[in-house]
Amino acid sequence: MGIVMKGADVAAAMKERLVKKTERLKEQGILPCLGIVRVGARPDDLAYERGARKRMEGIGIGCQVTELPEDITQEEFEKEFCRVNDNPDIHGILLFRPLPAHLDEEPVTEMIHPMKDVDGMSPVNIAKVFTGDETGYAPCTPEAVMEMMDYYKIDLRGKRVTVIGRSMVVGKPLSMLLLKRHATITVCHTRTEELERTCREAEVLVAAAGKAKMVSGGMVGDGAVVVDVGINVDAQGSLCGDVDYDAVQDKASYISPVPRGVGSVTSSVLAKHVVRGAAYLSGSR
Ligand SMILES: Nc1nc(=O)c2c([nH]1)NC[C@@H]1CN(c3ccc(C(=O)N[C@@H](CCC(=O)O)C(=O)O)cc3)C=[N+]21
Repeated sequence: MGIVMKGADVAAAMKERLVKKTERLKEQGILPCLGIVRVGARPDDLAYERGARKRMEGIGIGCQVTELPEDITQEEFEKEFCRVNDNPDIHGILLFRPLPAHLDEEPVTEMIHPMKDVDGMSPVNIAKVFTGDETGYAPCTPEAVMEMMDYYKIDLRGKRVTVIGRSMVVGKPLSMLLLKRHATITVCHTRTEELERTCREAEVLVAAAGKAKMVSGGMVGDGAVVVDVGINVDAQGSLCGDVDYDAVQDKASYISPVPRGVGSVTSSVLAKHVVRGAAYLSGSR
């Protein structure tokens, strides 16, 4: 049976450093603060919000939620967003996505202050991820995968790593972060032929497809490291990943569960970014 990669252990290791940094900022009169902007009340937004609030509180970071009605107009939404963006007491902004279909996120991704863009949605930060410039912010979830790999000392250099999923929130940026570590990346998606074989040949397999339990035992090679980024709700209404955990756990050398895996590290990365934003914006790096 594979070693279980526990999100809580990774988060605990990150917390120590973050608490110290936050204390140092407070001594200088700076209270790091996250601003969450939520339109409507989607269950996965609320799950993340709950986790994020708890994480910030545990570290000593402030958290302000701006809740906007589901049917808000584009104009009102942009106005509210600007208010948060211009608030000097807020050092990082998390806008839950996707937005309701009638809203366009593009204008706000253009106007968000790049140093407040702690989930890496602005073109500036996306470009930095793709060029390997670490002065920006990567989206929190792909960086959480990297934190997980580092904590468990997974060697990526020269390894065959397969990523299932090519989204702008996980698959694509994660591929760039892995490439920076000298992994050999294969990105699979809905049009991929021979998906099963490609996945089975991977030494490290990352599932970010958003399809419940799609990674079967036959898709995992013996001794592979399996990281599950999926957050799905199964027929019984409980949280499940993209990996069929029971079918895969005997083959994997390391495996991350859902819940209590990558998802619980995501909010720690968010906290890390807010602390960095606070230090930068207050000029006390
Ligand atoms: N701009 C943006 N970035 C996101 O990263 C983003 C988003 N929008 N919209 C919503 C989804 C969803 N999401 C979750 C992250 C962590 C947990 C999480 O902490 N899960 C815990 C369980 C939490 C609970 O159920 O209370 C776990 O996996 O153990 C959940 C959901 C990030 N998302």
